[in-house]
Amino acid sequence: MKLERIQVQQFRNLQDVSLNPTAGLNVIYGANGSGKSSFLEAIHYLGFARSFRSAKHQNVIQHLQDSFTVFCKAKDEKEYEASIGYQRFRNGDFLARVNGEALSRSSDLVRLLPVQLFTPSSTDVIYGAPSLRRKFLDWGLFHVEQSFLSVAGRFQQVLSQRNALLRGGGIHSQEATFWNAAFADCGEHLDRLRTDYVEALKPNILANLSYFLPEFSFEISYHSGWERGKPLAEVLKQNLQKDIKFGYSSSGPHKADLRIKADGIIAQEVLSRGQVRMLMAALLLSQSQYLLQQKGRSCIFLLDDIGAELDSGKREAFVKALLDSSAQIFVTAVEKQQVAFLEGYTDKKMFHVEHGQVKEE
Ligand SMILES: Nc1ncnc2c1ncn2[C@@H]1O[C@H](COP(=O)(O)OP(=O)(O)OP(=O)(O)O)[C@@H](O)[C@H]1O
Repeated sequence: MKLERIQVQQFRNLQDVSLNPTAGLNVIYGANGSGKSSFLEAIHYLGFARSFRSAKHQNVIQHLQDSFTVFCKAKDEKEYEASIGYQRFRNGDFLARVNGEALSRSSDLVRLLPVQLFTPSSTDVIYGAPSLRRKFLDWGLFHVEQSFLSVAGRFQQVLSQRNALLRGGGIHSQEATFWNAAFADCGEHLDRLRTDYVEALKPNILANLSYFLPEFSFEISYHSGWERGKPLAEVLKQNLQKDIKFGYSSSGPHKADLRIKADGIIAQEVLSRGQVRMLMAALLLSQSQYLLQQKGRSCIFLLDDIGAELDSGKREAFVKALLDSSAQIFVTAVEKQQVAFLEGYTDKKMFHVEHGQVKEE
């Protein structure tokens, strides 16, 4: 999908902004506090139905207003056109429309626009808890594997039920048999989807890493969240008393992790901060390439503060690789000089942001 028109209203300091981006590279530049990140955040709402900076929707609604609206016209690779509108109200309600038709679930909106985000805090995926790496994988799976949403949703339900029973003072043996079987069934299914996805993604990740960080040799492995090689049903049975004691399910795909080693050592322990950023860039790029290979769909990339911790050679390598993967890019910079490395690109538009107003140059 490529955005051909974007309109943002009453979103942080953006009162009413409209622009027609190019299908390639869009540079949004302006002083601190002018509204650059807010503009990316508005696009992020179309791809995730939430902000990347605030857990509360109310915080992004312009002061004294009751709602914000983000609207776009987008066209996909098969020339399918979509007018997508998203409005969020202070009381928590939302309205999402595609070509005039109301959507009841945010996931229907999210499926339409594969948006990826790269900011200085993207490296949390590497430094942070396994749940962030699972989220990273699940984003890609959601977009390439139709069944993922229902399998993951079912697993989440069964996990909550089983945990509630464990917390409630134990499970009777009949209940345990029932919930262990349900848990093992959808847990193994989710695990298969993730394992296959990582295997399929690996060649892209390793190729991107050998381009971005040729000085290291990387290994990628997916850990299922329970003892390798054992059926999940057996592990659940074996751990039941422990699970009852602690009141939660200690094994399963909710404990899975993606591990990355550089020269045989856990990556975050050996790479510099800039190198970790490039590792993250390689991971995101790989998902973009894989989506294009599998579904013929291109991503929209939001690059907020690309300059942080990356030298110009690395920044250029990343942007070039993204454009090669047919991504539409929105990159922010405080000053034009920060994106001087993009001078040679022809399919490019520059937008200047000042006090919440955006003007094309
Ligand atoms: N709900 C809101 N209503 C109105 N203005 C807001 C709201 N929330 C934040 N702002 C203001 O919006 C402005 C734009 O912030 P934004 O983070 O987009 O700036 P930026 O151009 O990305 O800055 P920087 O270069 O410092 O990262 C800020 O001045 C901020 O105080």
